[in-house]
Amino acid sequence: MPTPSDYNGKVPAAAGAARTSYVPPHLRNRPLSAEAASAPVARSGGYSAGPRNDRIGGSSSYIGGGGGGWNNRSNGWDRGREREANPFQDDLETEQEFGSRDNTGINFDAYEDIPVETSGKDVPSPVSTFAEIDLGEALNLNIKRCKYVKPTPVQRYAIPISLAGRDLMACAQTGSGKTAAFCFPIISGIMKSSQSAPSPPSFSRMAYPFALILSPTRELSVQIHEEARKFAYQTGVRVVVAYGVIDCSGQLRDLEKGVDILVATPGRLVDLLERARVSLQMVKYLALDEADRMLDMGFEPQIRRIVQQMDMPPAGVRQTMLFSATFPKEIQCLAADFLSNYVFLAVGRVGSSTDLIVQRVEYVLETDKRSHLMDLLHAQIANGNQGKQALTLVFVETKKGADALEHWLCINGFPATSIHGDRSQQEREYALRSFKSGKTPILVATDVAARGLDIPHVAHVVNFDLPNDIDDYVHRIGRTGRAGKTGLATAFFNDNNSSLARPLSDLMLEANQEVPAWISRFAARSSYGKNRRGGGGGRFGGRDFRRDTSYNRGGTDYYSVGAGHSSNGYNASSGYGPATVTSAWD
Ligand SMILES: Nc1ncnc2c1ncn2[C@@H]1O[C@H](COP(=O)(O)OP(=O)(O)OP(=O)(O)O)[C@@H](O)[C@H]1O
Repeated sequence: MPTPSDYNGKVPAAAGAARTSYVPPHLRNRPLSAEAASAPVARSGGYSAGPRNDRIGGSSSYIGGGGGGWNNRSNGWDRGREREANPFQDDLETEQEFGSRDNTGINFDAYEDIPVETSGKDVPSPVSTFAEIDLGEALNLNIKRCKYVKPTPVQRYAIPISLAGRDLMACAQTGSGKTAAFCFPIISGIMKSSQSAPSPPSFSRMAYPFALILSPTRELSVQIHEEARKFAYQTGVRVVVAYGVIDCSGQLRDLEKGVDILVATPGRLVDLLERARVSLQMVKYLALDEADRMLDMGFEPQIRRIVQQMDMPPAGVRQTMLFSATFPKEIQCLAADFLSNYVFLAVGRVGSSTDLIVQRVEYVLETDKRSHLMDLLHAQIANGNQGKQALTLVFVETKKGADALEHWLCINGFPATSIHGDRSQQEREYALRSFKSGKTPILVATDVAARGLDIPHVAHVVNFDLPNDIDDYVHRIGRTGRAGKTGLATAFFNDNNSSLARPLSDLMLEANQEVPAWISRFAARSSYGKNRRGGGGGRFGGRDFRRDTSYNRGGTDYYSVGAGHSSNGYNASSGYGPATVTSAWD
């Protein structure tokens, strides 16, 4: 097995030969007969001479690239082999179900005055429009097809930083467009560099992705894959997903056809690496979505295995991007192992919720929860919010609890389905489809659905059982109030949740929510320091942990706050306890 040092500065020996089933992106617009004749030649500098260095300063000087550095890719990857399906088709169907999903009407002005902080050395400047960024014609066309008119704040900052080749740790609120923020630079980078990129060995059935995007759940990987396919449509960049256990042979066949961007869950990827079906030696871009979750106790060993113990180029050679809405200090500290000279970006306060979500907390005894939920659902119907146009997501603590509540709702006349780790892959996919389409407008879920899922028309999130960790609460309620739209989140609180009282009331105050007096009394009573944000007073910490004076690596100046960006609202972080592991996570 090749090691990163084998790879560094050198491409695989068989780089000159094209595989029978794999067509590298730079050859995909050429007639088939020309492909064999113009098989790629290894770059002298290996990956270190790739898009990362070439792009610094925003210039378009790409090795092997003529003119503005762009390959003229007017088509997708379907030359004579497999037709590239139109990934926008599903959107049309959803629009028919629910009416328009027009992103142009999105109230992104709601994000405009949000404080942004960057730290790190020589942070590239943000942009205001997509036109200011040299993403390439094909990608720009897809941005238009997605109806994205202007970049969201996290995109305004993160895209230029990533295009400049810098590693990035980015924290931005739920529903604020982080997926595109890491997908655009990856797709653009692959498009630009691929004219001179090596092709994988011809004799191998192994896949050699240029980019790896890891996420914690199957559903999120599927969603990122769907989004990335839209952004990459007809760019010549091929996106493949690997997750779960379902249809393993189908996924293997997809991999064998060639992959530029591999979206995967960690467990599935480890399996593919062990079976020698995937090699990471050509990975130039590594993105971890929900990065704090990926690096907490549950996933960290698998991530270390993938990133540090296989054949992936090391930090500094590859480009690494970490994204989440929450980034506890101890996880930031851990994440620094995977990064090199990185920029820290915080859009809004780290771990804060958006004030587009109206948050309500109600005191409800365990025994009263079901009838209380029923009251809420009846009220929604009375207010005309139920039905196809308004979906309700109900979070519970356990898989058994999810099954029981789903059953109870159904027998009481509320069309509900459920998603949790004990359901089969098919059942999970079916439940999600049924919920998204409005067929069953109530979804009962464990934390498996807490992060990342972008389901339009979720109007109400109910925390039937509150989580133990405030960060999980932030992600859960973030399933509504996305992309500038408003949403409602209701939490059932009782004495069992007293340790959450303080961080919850702090979070609600941060988001300009009305905090009931009784929860403030709970907060005053509960002991400090129990939760990540439990200690240190009213405003919980949230910023680049390198700015903490206790962090010292030989006196290096690791940060400087980005000039011209607001730095208000950040205080010294303190009081983070150990990360808690959520139950029922798959
Ligand atoms: N520039 C844009 N203009 C309009 N809509 C956008 C833009 N960027 C993203 N969106 C839309 O915003 C929604 C939320 O984006 P996304 O799922 O990437 O959010 P996120 O920040 O990753 O959320 P989470 O933290 O929950 O994972 C998506 O429906 C996406 O299509």
